[in-house]
Amino acid sequence: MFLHLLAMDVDTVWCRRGKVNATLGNYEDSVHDLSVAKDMEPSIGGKKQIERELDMLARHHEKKIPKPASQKSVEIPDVPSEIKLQCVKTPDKGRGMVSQFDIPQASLIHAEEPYAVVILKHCRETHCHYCLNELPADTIPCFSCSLPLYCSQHCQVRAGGPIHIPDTMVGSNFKPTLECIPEHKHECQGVHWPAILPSDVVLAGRVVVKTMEQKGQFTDVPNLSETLGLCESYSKMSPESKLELHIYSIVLLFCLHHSFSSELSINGDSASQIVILLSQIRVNSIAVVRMKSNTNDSYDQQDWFQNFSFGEAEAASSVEQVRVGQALYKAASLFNHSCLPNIHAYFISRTLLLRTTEFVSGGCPLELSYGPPVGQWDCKDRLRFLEEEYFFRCWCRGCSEVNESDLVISGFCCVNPNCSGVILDNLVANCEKQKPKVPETISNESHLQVHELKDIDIKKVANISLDQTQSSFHVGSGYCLKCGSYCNFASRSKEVKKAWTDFRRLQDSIASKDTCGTNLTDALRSLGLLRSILHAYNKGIAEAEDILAKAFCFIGDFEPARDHCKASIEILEKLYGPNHIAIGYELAKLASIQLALGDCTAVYNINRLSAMFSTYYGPQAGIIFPYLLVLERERSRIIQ
Ligand SMILES: C[S@@+](CC[C@H](N)C(=O)[O-])C[C@H]1O[C@@H](n2cnc3c(N)ncnc32)[C@H](O)[C@@H]1O
Repeated sequence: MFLHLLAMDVDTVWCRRGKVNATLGNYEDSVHDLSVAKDMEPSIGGKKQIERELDMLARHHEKKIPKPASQKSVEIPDVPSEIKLQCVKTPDKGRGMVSQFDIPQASLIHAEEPYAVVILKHCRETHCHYCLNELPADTIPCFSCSLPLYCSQHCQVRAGGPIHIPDTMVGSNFKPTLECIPEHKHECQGVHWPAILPSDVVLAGRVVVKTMEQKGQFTDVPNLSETLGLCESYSKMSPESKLELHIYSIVLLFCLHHSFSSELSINGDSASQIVILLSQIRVNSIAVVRMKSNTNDSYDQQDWFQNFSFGEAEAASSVEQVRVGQALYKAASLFNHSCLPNIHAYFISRTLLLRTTEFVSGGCPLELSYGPPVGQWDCKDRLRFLEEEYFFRCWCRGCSEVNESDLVISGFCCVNPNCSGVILDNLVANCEKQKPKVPETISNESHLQVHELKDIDIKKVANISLDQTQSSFHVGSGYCLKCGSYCNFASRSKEVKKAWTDFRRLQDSIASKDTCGTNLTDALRSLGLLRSILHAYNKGIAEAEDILAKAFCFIGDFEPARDHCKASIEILEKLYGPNHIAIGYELAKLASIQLALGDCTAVYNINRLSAMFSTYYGPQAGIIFPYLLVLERERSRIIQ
């Protein structure tokens, strides 16, 4: 694992043995084997790579990398007392949260424990069913049903309650202090339905039981709308979705009756309370996420941290968020969505934290993103996602005002080589035309003619051309928004599709660790084709550049890897904005490649990404993204 990225042509028997010894922690044997491999390696490039690996091995051995604190041991910070939030009524989004006063960027504005949480199915064997952190080797099962697994007695008791403490522990030093209602206790007497039912139904069961326990009422499901005050979406659901909710509400009622309280009556009132609750969970619950690295199949951050070498430069780029749980946070469910959010949500164990990502003036809405933001997807895809997942038409700024990112993210370039305009497909053009707000500064210029628009920025041109009173423009498939030139959209789309088959092939060969030169040559040729057809800021080009960067990393050719990585970031900065956390992850990758090359400009990029991570994650950045600590340590080494 440690020396995973050595070029294939230096992958001799000695090299392989060196890798195995490095993985096993046999430092001296590993150095010996790699030194022999270096002597036997005929190419200068290959020798240099082995030298780099030897150097890294030496540094790794000399200076054991400090492990980041685990999420469990982190104290949750308090929200500063000067932060005062208010729930207000908004014209188009129902209730929403605002701040009474100005809030600086990177301020913690909210921290909340969940009302109820449930682990997702695919994490049942790998994560603690209470705190959702990764399980250690010695897990503790539920003492009663033995199905859920916990990372500690603390979590076991909090989930199962003192009733589950075995006799052997009575009289020992172990003193559970329960501040909450054990959330798994009601599930473990009989058939283990939580492992079978969908997560949101199990979550609903936990909400119902907690509310009943709090009210001391066990015969009927209480009025949950009054208790929780959540908005619902039942009326907006399709008949099929409604039917599904009705069926699950009855199933859940029977399960609760069977394993929790036989007093609980199975009647229409209780079933309809659960139907409403399930519809509320659809729009108010939040996915609890953890960072995952694709360097290996597990996402144990500490292993990742320990095993990472700069030779594995693509690792940082492969970081993605993985859902581990689903939770309901009562107060946080009052924050509305924006595709251009000004707050960011993250988790320490099961605690939700919200932090501002920009300066927010007093009275301004505080909004987070429920799904892919501007820069990740175009407007039509975002709108469809929010309709399908959350049943609402988004009225955020990103979806109601023209923005440059949405215009170019999937656009084609103009056929006129002197024009920087963009050509949209029909679906995107129609979506953009439906954005109701055209900023005033733009409307004032709507008398301008095509030739006068030549040097005006694309956003302004787009606004004018999307203004339906302007008949001189053809906004639709195949016409340039800037100069009006026509191109055959269908045939160009076909060429793009064909070019992508080369990138898919290259990706497959990286995945199967078998990058042959022909695949790389074909992909490089196709990149040229994509650049001649797609708009310079089309996200497809950024993805293609990223795949090439990965492929070059894989074969140990870091210079072209760095160039392709930079080219990808340049586009992403246009789409997301330069300070978005998505750029931070890309910079982590670029800095890794630069470090592998001994390029000191890595320092500049590490400074930039450190600032971004501390804006988005505050002092917890190193716990959420341990690789940041590795990069910061390397930065100090270079600066010294
Ligand atoms: C989690 S709740 C947020 C609080 C909610 N506004 C309330 O009154 O309780 C999500 C619901 O708020 C509304 N909402 C949130 N963001 C919105 C947006 N950008 N555009 C339109 N409606 C939005 C939708 O009705 C959505 O189903």
